[in-house]
Amino acid sequence: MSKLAILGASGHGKVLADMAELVGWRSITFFDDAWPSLMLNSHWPVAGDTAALLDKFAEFDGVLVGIGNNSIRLEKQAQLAGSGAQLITLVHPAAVVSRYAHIGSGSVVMAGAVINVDVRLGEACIINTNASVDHDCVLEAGVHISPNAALAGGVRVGRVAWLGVGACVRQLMDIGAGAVVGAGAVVVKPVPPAVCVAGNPARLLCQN
Ligand SMILES: CC(=O)SCCNC(=O)CCNC(=O)[C@H](O)C(C)(C)COP(=O)(O)OP(=O)(O)OC[C@H]1O[C@@H](n2cnc3c(N)ncnc32)[C@H](O)[C@@H]1OP(=O)(O)O
Repeated sequence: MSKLAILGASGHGKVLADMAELVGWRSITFFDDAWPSLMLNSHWPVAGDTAALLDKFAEFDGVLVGIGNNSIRLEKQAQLAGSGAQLITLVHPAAVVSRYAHIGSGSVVMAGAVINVDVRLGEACIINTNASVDHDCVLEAGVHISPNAALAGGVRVGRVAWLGVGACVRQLMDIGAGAVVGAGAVVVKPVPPAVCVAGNPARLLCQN
């Protein structure tokens, strides 16, 4: 593990850079479409935009997309993977991940998160700080589980769905593709695709 490139010089991106150093990556370089106005992300340099990374990914030992927006992250990851970039996964040393869990390429698991036995994470997922994903959950590509959110066993989460900070989900629920579950929501019924729900119990807030 030597040189890592991260696309997306955001707050999320710098959390990934910090984690990457902890697990042994020696050099971190950001790429972001705000370059050249943006030349630095906290402690790490920004060296170019998406086009520059597509040109230079072979100079890196690994590539990760550090963009919080689920659809954009997935789209950028597909573009990089399609060009042959080496997408990695990143797991914080203080996360607990079952040896029987599957973590898709480009997915990241932050400090304090727990991924239990027989969980399947698709590609480009974010399991954020202290989130827990219990046994047999299946998360499709581009899902974000925000800090302190909790999924009970056997929950299925559709592509690019977003669960807000502190949300919790009863066992065996389905969360539809593109759905948003608001901060602190308590999900006790299935959530259809492309809606936003919030509250305890979670109710429809808006249609995306
Ligand atoms: C490391 C990180 O930072 S990871 C990022 C973590 N971030 C999050 O978890 C944020 C999750 N986002 C939310 O919870 C948002 O509030 C959303 C997506 C549910 C709704 O956002 P918006 O569509 O912008 O809604 P908006 O803020 O305009 O609120 C609309 C109404 O819903 C209510 N509402 C908004 N969010 C919630 C919520 N989580 N629970 C209950 N009610 C809510 C508001 O009070 C408001 O009610 P009012 O019309 O009676 O005043």
